[in-house]
Amino acid sequence: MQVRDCLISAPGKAILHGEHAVVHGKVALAVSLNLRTYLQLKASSDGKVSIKLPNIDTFVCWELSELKQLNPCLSGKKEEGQCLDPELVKRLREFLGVTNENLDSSTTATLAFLYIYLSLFGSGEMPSLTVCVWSELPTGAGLGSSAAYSVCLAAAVLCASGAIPTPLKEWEHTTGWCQEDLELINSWAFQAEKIVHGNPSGVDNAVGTWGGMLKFLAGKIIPLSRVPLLRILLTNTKVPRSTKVLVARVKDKINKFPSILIPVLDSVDAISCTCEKVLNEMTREPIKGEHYNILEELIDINQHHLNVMGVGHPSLDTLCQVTAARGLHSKLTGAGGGGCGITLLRPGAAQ
Ligand SMILES: Nc1ncnc2c1ncn2[C@@H]1O[C@H](COP(=O)(O)OP(=O)(O)OP(=O)(O)O)[C@@H](O)[C@H]1O
Ligand SMILES: C[C@@](O)(CCO)CC(=O)[O-]
Ligand SMILES: [Mg+2]
Repeated sequence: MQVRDCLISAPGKAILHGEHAVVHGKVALAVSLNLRTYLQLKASSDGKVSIKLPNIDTFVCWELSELKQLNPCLSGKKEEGQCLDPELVKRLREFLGVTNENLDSSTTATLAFLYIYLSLFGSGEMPSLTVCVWSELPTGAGLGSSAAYSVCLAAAVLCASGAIPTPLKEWEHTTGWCQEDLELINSWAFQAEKIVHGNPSGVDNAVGTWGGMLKFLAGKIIPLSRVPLLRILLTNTKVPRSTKVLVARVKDKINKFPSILIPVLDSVDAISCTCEKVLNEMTREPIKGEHYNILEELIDINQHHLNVMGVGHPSLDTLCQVTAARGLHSKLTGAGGGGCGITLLRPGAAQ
């Protein structure tokens, strides 16, 4: 079987407010970044499936005959992509020789690829192909690298299998998949995110699929088209962390102290809603210092809440202190525990 070649890209994201709380059904506000992940899929005729992931030093190649033995025997599943198939995950973990829960970057990315490849091709003829993924995003730093990877994988494999059309014809300058195709991409990207994160909310893959700024609430994606221009400084602490581990840590804390942590999540929800209201006002009336005062206070309160949830880090405390000494306000973005922080810059802030 010969598949169609394609080149796909998806953006990373920054979360303004609502990380972690969003996993527990609260509101999050997130925006796409002009840092992207790229995937090139090429048909091959060597009877092999290869993945090249240079950002994480992963280069793997399998014989099609090996992969055929893992065939999930699914039929017509391309429309779904909502729940992980536990049997397939189990078979893949055995195939890759995985014994523990917290996998390294390379095994995680490989497992996500094989899951999508086998789910979408496993019921029919399996094609020989090479997939190469590279990114402008730092891996595992809170900017949605796993979601951008997942969106690229889902879009490329759906496209190669013919489930959605090729995104760009040579004579077209701009393109767009229809809403139905984007929803299909998003649902399969969500599956791949489940392999990486364990229990993702879906906000990161939604931003990776649709781009722009959005409000996310219990799986509902609400695009925010009227938002003011905000300048945000991104700082990478370069402290490595895993979203899966941090999400599990917050869940344990909620289970241990529900009456203490649930009000914190409710407060984060109120922060996201207040922030959205202020951003909306900023598009309808002249922007005032008071708008920025509120946005800054919301950032400070949320950063304290994230520390209470146990996802802070001394490097992030340093970021907050260093920027506070210059009158600026910062919080972590994404899963925390290191990774990146955001700092709000007022218009005219000195270079
Ligand atoms: N360019 C890439 N190539 C291959 N795998 C990648 C790439 N980027 C991310 N990944 C996979 O995603 C994992 C990192 O995901 P993780 O969710 O922990 O961090 P993140 O998505 O960058 O941060 P956050 O979820 O807080 O936004 C890596 O360990 C790897 O398995
Ligand atoms: C920590 C988290 O809320 C955001 C990670 O970018 C996890 C998720 O929403 O899936
Ligand atoms: Mg992630």
